Amino acid sequence: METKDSDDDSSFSGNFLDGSLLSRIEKRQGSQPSVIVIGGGISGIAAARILHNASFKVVVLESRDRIGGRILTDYSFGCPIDMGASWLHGVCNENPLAPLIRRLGLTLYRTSGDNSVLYDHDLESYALFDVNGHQVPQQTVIEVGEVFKKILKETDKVRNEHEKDMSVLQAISIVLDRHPELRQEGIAYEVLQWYICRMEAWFAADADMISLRNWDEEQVLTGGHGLMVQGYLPLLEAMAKDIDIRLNHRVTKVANGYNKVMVTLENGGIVVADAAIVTVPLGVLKANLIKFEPSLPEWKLTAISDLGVGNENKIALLFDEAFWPNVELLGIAAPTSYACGYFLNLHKATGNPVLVYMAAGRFAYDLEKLSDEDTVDFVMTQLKKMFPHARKPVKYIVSRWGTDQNTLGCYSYDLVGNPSDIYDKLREPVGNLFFGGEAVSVEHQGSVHGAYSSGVMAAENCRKHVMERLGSWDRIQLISCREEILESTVPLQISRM
Ligand SMILES: Cc1cc2nc3c(=O)[nH]c(=O)nc-3n(C[C@H](O)[C@H](O)[C@H](O)COP(=O)(O)OP(=O)(O)OC[C@H]3O[C@@H](n4cnc5c(N)ncnc54)[C@H](O)[C@@H]3O)c2cc1C
Repeated sequence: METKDSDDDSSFSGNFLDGSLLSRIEKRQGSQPSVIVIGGGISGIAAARILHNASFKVVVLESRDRIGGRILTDYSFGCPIDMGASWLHGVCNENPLAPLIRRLGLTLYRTSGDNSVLYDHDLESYALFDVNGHQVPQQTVIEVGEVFKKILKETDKVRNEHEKDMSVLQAISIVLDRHPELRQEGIAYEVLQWYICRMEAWFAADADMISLRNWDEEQVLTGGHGLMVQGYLPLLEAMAKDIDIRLNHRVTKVANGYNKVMVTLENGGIVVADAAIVTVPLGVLKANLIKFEPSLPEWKLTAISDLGVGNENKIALLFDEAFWPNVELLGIAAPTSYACGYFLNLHKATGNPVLVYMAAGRFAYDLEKLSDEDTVDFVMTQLKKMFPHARKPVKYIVSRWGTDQNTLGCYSYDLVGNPSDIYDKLREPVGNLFFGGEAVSVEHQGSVHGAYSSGVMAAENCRKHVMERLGSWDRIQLISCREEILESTVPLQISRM
């Protein structure tokens, strides 16, 4: 791999293996295959790990001053707070991240044993309030939760009757016309809106944007949903060990030649390698923040433009002590799903007096128009509806995933009318370019483990492609990544079974 970096023109050789083995290999094999990984989120780091362990020269180019991308564990409260991903969806051994989580001894706090995409919290762990601060009887919360399940079941029939896709909201309205007995009134209506708000949070998009055909097609792993008590970052750091990661290296151009890829950086530097793996978020690709030469083929551009990117923001509040009930979610039911809201109570899971307000879809974008102070004022107004004597937060953190130029959205989801092969097209290599990232995951888009698997797959495909071209290197497989970093016999540590 050749580099010409404006602030650092060191070569990559020697970074991936040390000692005599490297020189023996180099003598026998000549130059090593090289790969550039664009993006230092979990997908890029997983890809780099595989290639590093297969003795490739690999460099990760990351635009931010940190690794992790949409994994962002903040320590400014004196305890880990995940402002991006925080749940492991699928607390089971089949989860590809489970072996590493076990080996690192990271603890999970299971918020739900349900495998459905909608119930990452058990119904009985909510405390819901109306906009006037009256607590909704738990029986109503549970009953309306059951009604919502029935409505969604009925939308399945609507889907089977209509060839053309429609939004989940449209289908719900058809179901309610057909089954007036499922309609809710008064506070029960508002609780129903709250369930729709929670569904919107899963997709990070409003119900009128979510595809009826695809919304429940995701293969959810078993074992329910668990919060990473120590945060997600330790996982990333373990994977990133010894990988050559260049922070503050924003890629602006990718030239895909006959047998090389040339990547141009914002700082004027150039990096050349045998192949590249692009793992930047779909939002970044949609906004054309990276120029591809030649242009990506039309089918790829169409897939990039057709897949949806949602938005979700978190506002974390640290208090001097917990003054709220010991439940997992504190919610506000309101006449529209847009006006509903909820707080994740981290005190229950971690013991730290922290509430995290979560906003999704259009509402998340609207919140980003406010200053941090105004956002916190708004969130405190919501909290005071439930607890009029709520204290002032000691510290706060506000995320802005929708306008952050390194992300431009939080994760992908199926828009109405998305063709089913859209993910295959997003994943499909173009010449020496391979594509990873959550949006190209085969079965688990929008998740950390999906992003991880997509990086592994991109790296394996890239490795085969480069080796076919370079020939004899395929005999040198020093370490299998899975054996080295992921295998472990320690059980998962789960609290709240
Ligand atoms: C608020 C929020 C909550 C979430 N909650 C969960 C959850 O609870 N559980 C779960 O499983 N998933 C969750 N997710 C989704 C999960 O975080 C992502 O699916 C996953 O982290 C994506 O990893 P990635 O490597 O594909 O992308 P990223 O982590 O975004 O990595 C891509 C990297 O590319 C970098 N980059 C961008 N542009 C350039 C450029 N021009 N040059 C170089 N580098 C560039 C970025 O800085 C970034 O580091 C959540 C996401 C968000 C935002």
